[in-house]
Amino acid sequence: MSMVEIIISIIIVYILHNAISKYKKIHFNELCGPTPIPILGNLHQFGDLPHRDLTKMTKKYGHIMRIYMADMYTVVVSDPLLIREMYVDNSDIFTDRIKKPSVEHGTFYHGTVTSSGEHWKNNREIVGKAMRKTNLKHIYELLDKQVDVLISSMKQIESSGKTFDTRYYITKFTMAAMFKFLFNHDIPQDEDINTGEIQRLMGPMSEVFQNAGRGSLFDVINVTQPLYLLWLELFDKSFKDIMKYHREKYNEHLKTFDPDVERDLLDILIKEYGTDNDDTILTILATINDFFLAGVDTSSTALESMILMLTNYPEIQEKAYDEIKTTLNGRTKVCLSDRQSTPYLVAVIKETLRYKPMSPFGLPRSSSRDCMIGGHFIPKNSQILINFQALGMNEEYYENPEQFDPSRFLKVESNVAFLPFSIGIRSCVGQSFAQDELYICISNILLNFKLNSIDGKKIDETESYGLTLKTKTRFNVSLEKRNI
Ligand code: HEM
Repeated sequence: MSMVEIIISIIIVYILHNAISKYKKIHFNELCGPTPIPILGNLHQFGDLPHRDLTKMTKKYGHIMRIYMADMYTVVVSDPLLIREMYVDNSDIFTDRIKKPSVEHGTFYHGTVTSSGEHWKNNREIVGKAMRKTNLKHIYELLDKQVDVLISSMKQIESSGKTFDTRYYITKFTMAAMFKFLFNHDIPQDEDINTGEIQRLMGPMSEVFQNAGRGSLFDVINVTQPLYLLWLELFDKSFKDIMKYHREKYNEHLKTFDPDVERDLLDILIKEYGTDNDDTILTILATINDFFLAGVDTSSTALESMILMLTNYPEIQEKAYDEIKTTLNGRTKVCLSDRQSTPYLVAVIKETLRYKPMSPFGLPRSSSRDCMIGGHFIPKNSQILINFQALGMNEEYYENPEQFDPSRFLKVESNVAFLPFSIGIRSCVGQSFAQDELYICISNILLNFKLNSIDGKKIDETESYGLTLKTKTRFNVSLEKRNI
């Protein structure tokens, strides 16, 4: 046999083996899903907006289905009771993260977001405690200050007759809040986020986000995974730049570290983990990185979507404004304690999170052993994705889900399908930070300005696919000063 024949034979055997692994019946009650092809699995069936394609597929396969992302057996779920059954009732099986090169790369499963097992449990206890400890006063004060900076910039924009570049200023707001929370670092109001301190981190972070959002076929084909990891480790400069940045901050903190004074999350992590070996230092740096990756783009996407929806639905905006104005009764700033008196605004925030989910699939989990969920067999090492789009559009739980209608959240005490922060012991650790951030920011914007589209037309709501779902085109809005 010639070399060429040997190679062709190996390829044929590989393709056949790959096809058999996908077509063979794995269980009597296995999940239904679209027919896969060898190597690609179902990837060829998805267009630019895979979360929407999967939402359409629920009509055929239901709210729990199976797809193959190349070789990765993936369970896509959008039924809240099944999500609860997995993440709450069977949390011992569904708490770990998936293992693949793009997740391993850079931090080697250290920190909060990508870790599993004991490492995660220990880390989550530390960051959970830190969030609770700092939550009450510290977080509120830092958000309050950042809102002042944002509103002051908006006033300057309004009086100069310019329009408000939503993405620029909202990103600056959420980034500055995170810089303060993690590093006790104040970002000056006049800092240009395209050139200053924020850009040093945001530049490489955007690249990491873009690459992760696009995904790579090599990440989900079993035989290419080791090489892909090697490639990422050797050639991905962005992640190295991010970690270098965090390392600088860590070194600066060490010089002035006082265990009795907790200035920020980095201080708390240094105190809890110590500094004795490279592994703990990597855990600290990875945790800081996770908070930037999980806590900035999510909140800024949510705020951008709120500005978008309030501009496109002026009657909803007016109703929310009237409620704030009446509640404040002459005061000139909304505080977190006003939240209970502004149920309509809270409903607007919830409806935006339902109607325009921040992230298509949240953060993937994996199953640590074979199990049955809702009568369906789920094999060990499956990737688990919540399809937030399909969850928010699930007609069993939301009447007329295609309508943007905040009042739906006033009619019922709570809706079991409203899970933007996920559920169970591994749900979003920054949930109350995020809820405070969204409320305090959007309420004060509404109090100060009427938001109008710049040409009188509705702003295009189409999203582009990525780790978060921002609008395809950036948009500016025109600001009309309110009398307060
Ligand atoms: C609108 C804003 C936000 C949304 C919708 C959101 C949503 C989520 C979701 C769905 C998860 C995955 C949970 C799971 O695996 O089931 C998550 C995890 C996480 N979020 Fe958030 N998040 C937001 C803001 C934030 C903020 C502001 C922070 C930090 C202050 C944060 C920090 C984290 C971290 C560290 C994790 C990983 C938790 C773990 O693996 O244990 N998030 N978030």
